[in-house]
This record gives sequence, C-alpha cells and structure tokens, in this order.
Amino acid sequence: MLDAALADTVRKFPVDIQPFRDMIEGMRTDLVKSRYETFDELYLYCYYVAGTVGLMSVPVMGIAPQSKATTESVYNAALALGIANQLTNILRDVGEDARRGRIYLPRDELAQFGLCEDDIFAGIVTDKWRAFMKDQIKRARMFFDEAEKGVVELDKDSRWPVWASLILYRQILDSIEVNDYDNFTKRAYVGKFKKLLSLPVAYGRALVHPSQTPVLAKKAHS
Ligand SMILES: CC(C)=CCC/C(C)=C/CC/C(C)=C/CC/C(C)=C/COP(=O)(O)OP(=O)(O)O
Repeated sequence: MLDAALADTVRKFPVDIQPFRDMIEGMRTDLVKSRYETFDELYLYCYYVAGTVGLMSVPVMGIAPQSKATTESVYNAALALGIANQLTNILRDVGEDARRGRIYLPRDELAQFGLCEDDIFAGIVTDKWRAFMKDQIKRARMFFDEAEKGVVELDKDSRWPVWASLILYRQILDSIEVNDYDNFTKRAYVGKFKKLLSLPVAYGRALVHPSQTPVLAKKAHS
C-alpha cells in the first residue's frame, strides 16, 4: 500500500532518489549508534532522518511560479525545516531517549557546560543543564528562522500547512522553557488551544506570496 502511494508520487513528481537512500542509511546508522561526539555528527543524523524529508517534499509541494528565489535556496530552507524539527524532537525527548540508553546530544557541547552522560541518565535539572538547553534551543530556533525564508516561495496551496507545522513545532521549544528545561520527566507539548490559534496565524502568513517579499536569492541566469 505504502509502495503504491510512493510509486504514484514518484510517477507524478520529479523526486530525486538520493534523499530516500540517505534516509535508509540514517535508519541503519541509528540501529548501531547511540552517542554523538559533535554537532556535525548529530547534524548528519538529523539530515538523514528528517532533512531528507524536507528535500523530498519540495518537488511535491512545488515552488510558486512567481518565485524569484533560486531552487537551491528553497531546498536549503526545506532542509533547514527538517533539521529544526528533528532537533526539536531530540530536545523534547531527552528523558525518553535516555531511558532507552540513547543520547542524541553532542558530547563535546555537554562537556563545555560541565555535563557528561551520567548527568543525562541521572535526569536532574541543574543550572548547568538549563544553560546547556538554552544554547541548544537557540540553535534549533536558528534553523526554524532559516526555514521561514523558504516557506513563502512555495506554491500557494502548500504554504498554509507548512507554516502551520513550522509554527506548531517551534512552540514545542517554548514549552520546554515553560517546563523550566525539565525534559527528563516532562513531555513538552503544545496545548489544543494554542494549536487551534496557530491555524489562522499560519493562514495569514500563507497569504503572503513570493513577489511581495524580498528576493531570497537572485536566480543565477537573471
Ligand atoms: C520550508 C520549505 C521550503 C519546505 C517545507 C519542507 C518540509 C515539509 C519540511 C519538513 C520535513 C519533516 C516533516 C521532517 C520530519 C522531522 C521529524 C520531526 C521527524 C521525526 O519524526 P518521528 O521519528 O516520527 O518522531 P518521533 O521520534 O516522535 O517518533
């Protein structure tokens, strides 16, 4: 059934095979790897399992005909949204992942804040942990900011759902802050009311089309 849907999509849209290969590679890696030394390593994992989804989505969602942005810049934004979502997921699930013996956080950055993997398994919110989390949240927000630049360039019908998902997912980061960075025992989530409120906000943003915004990046040939 899933294969039929995928085959149909591939027939209708010019999707590249590479992100699919990369995603499988990421899943394979995840079976054997449960620690990350640096952010570069973690970024690669995020690319494999989520950035790839962003890249796969662009040909299906379509770029607005009036967009003057380069194709590359739109793909970069889509990649950034995948990374932002996955980083958010990781920050939300620190406790849950630790209970499965996994730490999706850069070991060198933990060390910079005087933390090690035992602190993750102990799961106690300290000032060191808060400072570390503030830094991680700041970086995840930067990826959301990067992604925002591309949403406006998408086809009219795709903008609303993408804005909605971006706004909703980014609010999970706010919720981690509201929980005073306790992502060991509390699951950060966005309440029903906030979710509903995000829809008209997203709709409003989706009305803005490419020609109304500064050009993301000039086309090489224009
Ligand atoms: C911004 C532009 C130009 C286009 C949009 C491109 C898109 C749709 C990007 C989003 C890509 C996306 C939805 C990535 C998935 C990220 C994610 C949170 C994956 C994790 O999912 P699960 O693994 O099911 O979550 P759990 O770990 O909670 O089970």
